[in-house]
Amino acid sequence: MALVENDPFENSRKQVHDACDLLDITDKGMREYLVMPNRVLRFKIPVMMDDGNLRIFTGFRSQHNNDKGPYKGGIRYFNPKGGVEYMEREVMALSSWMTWKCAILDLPLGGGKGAVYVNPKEEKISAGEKERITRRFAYMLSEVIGPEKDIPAPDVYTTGKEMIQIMDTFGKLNGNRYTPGVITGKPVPVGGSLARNVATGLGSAYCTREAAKTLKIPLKGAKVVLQGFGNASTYAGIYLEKMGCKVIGASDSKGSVLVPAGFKMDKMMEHKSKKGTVVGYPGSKKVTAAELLTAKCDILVPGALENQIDAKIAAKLQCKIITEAANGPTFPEADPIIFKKKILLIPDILANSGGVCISYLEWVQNNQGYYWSFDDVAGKMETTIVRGFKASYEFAKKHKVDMRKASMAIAVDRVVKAFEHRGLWP
Ligand SMILES: NC(=O)c1ccc[n+]([C@@H]2O[C@H](COP(=O)([O-])OP(=O)(O)OC[C@H]3O[C@@H](n4cnc5c(N)ncnc54)[C@H](O)[C@@H]3O)[C@@H](O)[C@H]2O)c1
Repeated sequence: MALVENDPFENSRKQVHDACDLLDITDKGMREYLVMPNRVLRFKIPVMMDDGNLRIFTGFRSQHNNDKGPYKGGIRYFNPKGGVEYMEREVMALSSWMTWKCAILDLPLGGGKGAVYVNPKEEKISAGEKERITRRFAYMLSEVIGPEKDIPAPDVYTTGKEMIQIMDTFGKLNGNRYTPGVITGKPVPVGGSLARNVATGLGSAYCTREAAKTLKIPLKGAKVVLQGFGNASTYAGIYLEKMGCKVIGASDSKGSVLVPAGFKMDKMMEHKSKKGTVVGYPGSKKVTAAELLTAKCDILVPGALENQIDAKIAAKLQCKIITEAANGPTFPEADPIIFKKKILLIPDILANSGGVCISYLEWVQNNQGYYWSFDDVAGKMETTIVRGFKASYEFAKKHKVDMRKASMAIAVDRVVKAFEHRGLWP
């Protein structure tokens, strides 16, 4: 019986087993080794609130695997519907996905994820309270994180501000040292990397370009539909537009629109910043989320939320490429339908890996104390992500599987090889 309803960790377990099936890994112990996190920390975070009352928050850090290098993964402040127990399983699953995301790019990093069970937006947590939560969280983690151990990053409702507070707390607890390599996603003036803000969307655009090349779809005039209009989806749209594509659809939490003649990204961004939504854009037609996803286009970029493309929607899809800029936008039951329709789906662990790739490059710059230009960083990310795409595409062709299974299999294989080289000790 699952420990929580819709247990996300069970999904990650299944994906690892599917990859092991493809790789002929039959050893039960090895499978369990790959599934389970190395350790999951759950701890209390006592915080003095502004009203003078002491409040106890719950914090987590799951360190999934470090065979290829230090754990890497974000910290979110959130309150998933399933409660604290669900959050523990979610953090475990997310840490596992980070292991595979780093491995498909062959980064010298493993997977981790952290969280505090709190919704700072809904609960109107003040800036001072948020800082006290963050610094206490960093204190609780101070012995298990570090530039060579575990390198956190921002995630839902955490920003560069919290990253600096964690860096500062960690440094002061460790002999008052400047330790920018303990965390990524920092603001540029304090050790952050150029191109980090555009990284995820830019990486999605590079993957899409490679997919179009293999399918011989010219990017000039190729029609793009974006689900979402936030960081990942907007930059995917901006860079695809630069590559010659025409964006014809977008959405946000207030609704979805199609503009058959296409629109310029800067004009839509201007509209959204004035009106607070993409809805109402001149010449656009308001449609449902399902209509947006199933609109006739060449490239669909689900870049907002998880669990968007179910079997019903998959059956009606009219695109040629799906670039999963969001994490987990496709239900498992939709995958075989999409594969059968010969739509090339670039899975999330590859399509949105630009973010972790530039986080890796930020850490490299911090460790060497020398900083690269925007073009240097973007160029290194392009090389890395294109190599990941090609490896995954070739594996998929050779084994006649979809790219999700292919990417997972390559990633799992790389971690197994690292484990075998290092051996088991003690
Ligand atoms: N930003 C990154 O570096 C990064 C990296 C890897 C993965 N991702 C993934 O990309 C996805 C989006 O993240 P982001 O950073 O762009 O977030 P964001 O908050 O910047 O944007 C999210 C967008 O989704 C829209 N949205 C919310 N509810 C919606 C709904 N019901 N229908 C349509 N749109 C809706 C919001 O209006 C917003 O435009 C997430 O799955 C995230 O995990 C982001």
